[in-house]
Amino acid sequence: MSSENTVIKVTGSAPTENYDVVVGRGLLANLPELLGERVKRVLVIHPRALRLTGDTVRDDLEASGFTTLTAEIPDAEEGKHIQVAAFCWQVLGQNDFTRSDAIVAVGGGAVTDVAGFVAATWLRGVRVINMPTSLLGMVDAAVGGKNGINTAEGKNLVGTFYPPAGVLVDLDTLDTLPPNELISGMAEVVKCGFIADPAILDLIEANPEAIKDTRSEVLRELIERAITVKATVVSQDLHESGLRETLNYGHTLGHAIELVERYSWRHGAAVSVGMMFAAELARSVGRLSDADADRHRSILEQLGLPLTYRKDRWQALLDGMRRDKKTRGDLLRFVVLDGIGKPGILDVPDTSLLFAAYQEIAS
Ligand SMILES: NC(=O)c1ccc[n+]([C@@H]2O[C@H](COP(=O)([O-])OP(=O)(O)OC[C@H]3O[C@@H](n4cnc5c(N)ncnc54)[C@H](O)[C@@H]3O)[C@@H](O)[C@H]2O)c1
Ligand SMILES: O=C(O)C(=O)C[C@@H](O)[C@H](O)[C@H](O)COP(=O)(O)O
Ligand SMILES: [Zn+2]
Repeated sequence: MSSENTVIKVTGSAPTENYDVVVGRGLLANLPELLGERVKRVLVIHPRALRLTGDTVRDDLEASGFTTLTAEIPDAEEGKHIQVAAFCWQVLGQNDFTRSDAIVAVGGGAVTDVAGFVAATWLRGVRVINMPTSLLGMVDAAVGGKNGINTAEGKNLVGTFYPPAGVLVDLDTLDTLPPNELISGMAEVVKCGFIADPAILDLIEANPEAIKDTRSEVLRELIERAITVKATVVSQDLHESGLRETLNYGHTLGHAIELVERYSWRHGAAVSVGMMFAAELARSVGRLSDADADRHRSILEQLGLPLTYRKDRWQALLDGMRRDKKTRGDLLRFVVLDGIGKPGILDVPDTSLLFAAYQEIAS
């Protein structure tokens, strides 16, 4: 097993857009150095469900001479709420948190999303360091500077682009991750395979057991490859003016499913059905071959991810999809593939095309 750390760089046009994603084990020890001498106080944000990990981070920081505050927030999607952000702002305000202090986010993608939003908005920007503890957080949410909270109307409708000062991907934290969360994270790994790095798909197909072993080198390689895909994309297009839209593969329908299911579905599960839908859509307009579309089914099925969704929810899904950020006026827009590793956009003025593709995955 590799004891070396891997460093993946994210770059941008401003100094604050350059940071490292460090992948390795026992990385907690790197946190004080990453924060630097300028930082005096640190707010650690973590969900109640990860109190133990949050406490370890806080104790370590205290031992290194930092003054710490803690904001323990509701778990998972319940944490991505304006009231949770307001609670964090209150903690920061009552403790005279200044621009020379920092936030550390410890947890899954929901935590890094809300903590990033708090960091971007408090005093119009304080440093945030992400310590993702879920597979999905490691390969996707903690990297790239997109943050967000949900509103009653939909997922991630409020948020900013605000890069973290650094990301520490400590693979040891995966040891306690429930299997269904690991599988959910694999959906975003597969997404990276479909849009940019076909070697990811080959690795998954060749190693059906090793990918479920959190200590395997295969899983580590998948994590590093997926982070590299994300880092490469956001380094070129932080603000999603074009290329970054490709990271939204499977998300137009996926987010609508999450909303309709009131966030009882895992994000990766919803994205899995969304990718199936996007593949059927691309196949129906002649952009994706039968073989590449069928490969979606076989890989997602192999991972135990869902492939279908309820026939009777079409209208609710369409309403949800209209609020997608890629929509322009009445025009729905989808990320589709012209082949594996070749993403593009499909503008859909006529929803009958969508309905026909949906019939292929409706159950
Ligand atoms: N900003 C982005 O670029 C981006 C990218 C992808 C996803 N997201 C967002 O991320 C969220 C999904 O992230 P997620 O799948 O990590 O969900 P999550 O944050 O809800 O975490 C899933 C569950 O796993 C638990 N958990 C996390 N780490 C654990 C560990 N090491 N041991 C035991 N339990 C652990 C959490 O407490 C939670 O119950 C969604 O809200 C999605 O919209 C954001
Ligand atoms: O980083 C991005 O850009 C992505 O689209 C990554 C997605 O996996 C992620 O779920 C993201 O939060 C979706 O963004 P949204 O703006 O469509 O909500
Ligand atoms: Zn996602």
